[in-house]
Amino acid sequence: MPFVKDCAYGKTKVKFLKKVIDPKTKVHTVYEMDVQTLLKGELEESYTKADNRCVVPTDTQKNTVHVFAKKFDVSVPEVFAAHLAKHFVDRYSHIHGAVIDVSLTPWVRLQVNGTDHPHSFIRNPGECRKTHVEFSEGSGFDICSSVKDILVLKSTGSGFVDFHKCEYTTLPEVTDRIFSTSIDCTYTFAHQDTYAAVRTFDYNSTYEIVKEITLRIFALDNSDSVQATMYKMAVDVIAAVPEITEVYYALPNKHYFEIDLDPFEVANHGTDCTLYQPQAYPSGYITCTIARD
Ligand SMILES: O=c1[nH]c(=O)c2[nH]c(=O)[nH]c2[nH]1
Repeated sequence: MPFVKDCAYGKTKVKFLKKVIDPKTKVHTVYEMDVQTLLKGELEESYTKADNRCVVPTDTQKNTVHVFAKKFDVSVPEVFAAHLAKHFVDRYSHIHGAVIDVSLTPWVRLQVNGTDHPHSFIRNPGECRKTHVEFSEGSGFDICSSVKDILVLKSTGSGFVDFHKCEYTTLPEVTDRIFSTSIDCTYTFAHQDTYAAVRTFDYNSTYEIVKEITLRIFALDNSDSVQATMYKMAVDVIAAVPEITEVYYALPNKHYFEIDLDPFEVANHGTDCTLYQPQAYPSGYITCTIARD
């Protein structure tokens, strides 16, 4: 007889924008979020017996996100997600776990005539902050967060030589190449037993630290490969934030190849190369998970 091995259900793409006004300065801050809720627990009979009595409707979950967003602080996505997860487990006796994902839309304060504008913002398309929070009854919180979608390019300081060669190898060795990638970094925090412990941690500073390290190493490293550069990024992140237990990077290698101008007797190879063809596809795709030992 088939059985329900695993199940979870919830609402996806629950969106809101919250405006917060500083009471003294009247300066506005906006938080636009996209939330997904998933509940786990004694839910099998809603699948096997069409018994809906255990089903907290996904519509109720959506309303809960909106009411919590209105009533509580949303400035730290990890804490907001942990609060929601704990609520669902505490409120419904047959719900024993909750998984909350939050994506933050990066609205950056607009500068007008060199000064911060109090209520105008510009969307930074090159950045997405996400968090994934799992809460299990009697166990606690497992949180990982991400810096994603930051597109970067360096026009020197990158090479790729001494790689494995076989009968299918055509790639030339290069000591100077374009290195372009879209940053996808996910960092995992040590397990937290209580919501009180989650609330005390500075997740916003951690996000800035991980982003700064990633971009600094990208710029400064004399890259021998995407693999070697991403390892240096991860090692520095683990050294900088003791609460992080592991770091995952996924970096596409967005290729730019030399354009052959030999037919026109124009030198554009090796050290003469200044004109490159952007490659839409394929990309290399290099990943690693580096853990604290
Ligand atoms: O940094 C790189 N890593 C690779 O694994 C690889 N493979 C490739 O063709 N070019 C590159 N570059």
